[in-house]
Amino acid sequence: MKISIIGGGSVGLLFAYYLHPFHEVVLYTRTRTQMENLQDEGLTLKKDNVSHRTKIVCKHIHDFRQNQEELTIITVKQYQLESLLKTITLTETAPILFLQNGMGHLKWLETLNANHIFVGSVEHGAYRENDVTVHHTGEGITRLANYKGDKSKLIHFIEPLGTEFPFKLEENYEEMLIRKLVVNAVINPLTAILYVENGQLVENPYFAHLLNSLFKEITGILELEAEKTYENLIHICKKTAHNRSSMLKDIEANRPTEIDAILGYLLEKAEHKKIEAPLTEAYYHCIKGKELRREGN
Ligand SMILES: NC(=O)C1=CN([C@@H]2O[C@H](COP(=O)(O)OP(=O)(O)OC[C@H]3O[C@@H](n4cnc5c(N)ncnc54)[C@H](OP(=O)(O)O)[C@@H]3O)[C@@H](O)[C@H]2O)C=CC1
Ligand SMILES: CC(C)(CO)C(=O)C(=O)O
Repeated sequence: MKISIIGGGSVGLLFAYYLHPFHEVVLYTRTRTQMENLQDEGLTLKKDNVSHRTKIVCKHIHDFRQNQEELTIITVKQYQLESLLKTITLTETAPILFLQNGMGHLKWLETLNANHIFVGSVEHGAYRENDVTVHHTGEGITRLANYKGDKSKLIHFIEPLGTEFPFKLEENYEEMLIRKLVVNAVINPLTAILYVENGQLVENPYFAHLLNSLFKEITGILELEAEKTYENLIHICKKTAHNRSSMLKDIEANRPTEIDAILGYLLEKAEHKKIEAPLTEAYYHCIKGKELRREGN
């Protein structure tokens, strides 16, 4: 299949590396410098202290045309979607897959003039060292689900892939995104405020107390069955024990975070349902305050 990947960040580079042996992949970058560096030096993936280098096809985002693409994968951050969607022209019939964390992007999907829209939940850990190097820090799975349109396009995408970089089709996109939302809503803000790795949220009894109380409030807002959701949260904390969450990394690197798509989304839900959410509100403001400090205010 002809696949476009938009965004040469951690997830974009990771997906370009693993998909290009099986599909005709073109990676679209925001800057011409990154495009030229990738064209000159190739793409390096680092995993378990071993480096693997490969050649990939790379273009600048201004040259993006969706006419012939059989799948366009969007890997920009949630808060970068609005400006991206204003600058590119989408073709009504061309399928498009969104891989953002949180659920804030769903409001953009509703406005798109596209017949086939898919969403994904990435359970890998990845971080970009520089323009041409990505670290695969946590092996996981990518779950995909149909938001609207013809699901067979997703099946054709997955079919030729090997087992090294697994995908799973899920029936219900909302359930899939909510499961990941709960994980990100608890782990990301707490680790970013406390400056700890994910595992500390279960290993340190005081931090575990914060995890439990925030989890309880969030499952109340989302009206979820707590037991299974809790098991999944604890499992991910333990499995990614030595990860620094993406929100912690964003705060450390003075970048904006995806707090609006995560706790911001939950606050809107709580307000709509007239549910009190004091912890969600407090942690939301802690992160917004840290973001403001980044801007030098
Ligand atoms: N990293 C991870 O381990 C995981 C990430 N995710 C989710 O995946 C999404 C992407 O995350 P991640 O890859 O880490 O983020 P990054 O910030 O590393 O990557 C985003 C990329 O999008 C590029 N970009 C932004 N705007 C445009 C544009 N208009 N045109 C082309 N490219 C553009 C950025 O370019 P530039 O660098 O030039 O600014 C950057 O390379 C997020 O929603 C995140 O929550 C989910 C699970 C795990
Ligand atoms: C699963 C988790 C919490 C791993 O760190 C993640 O998705 C993130 O950091 O955004």
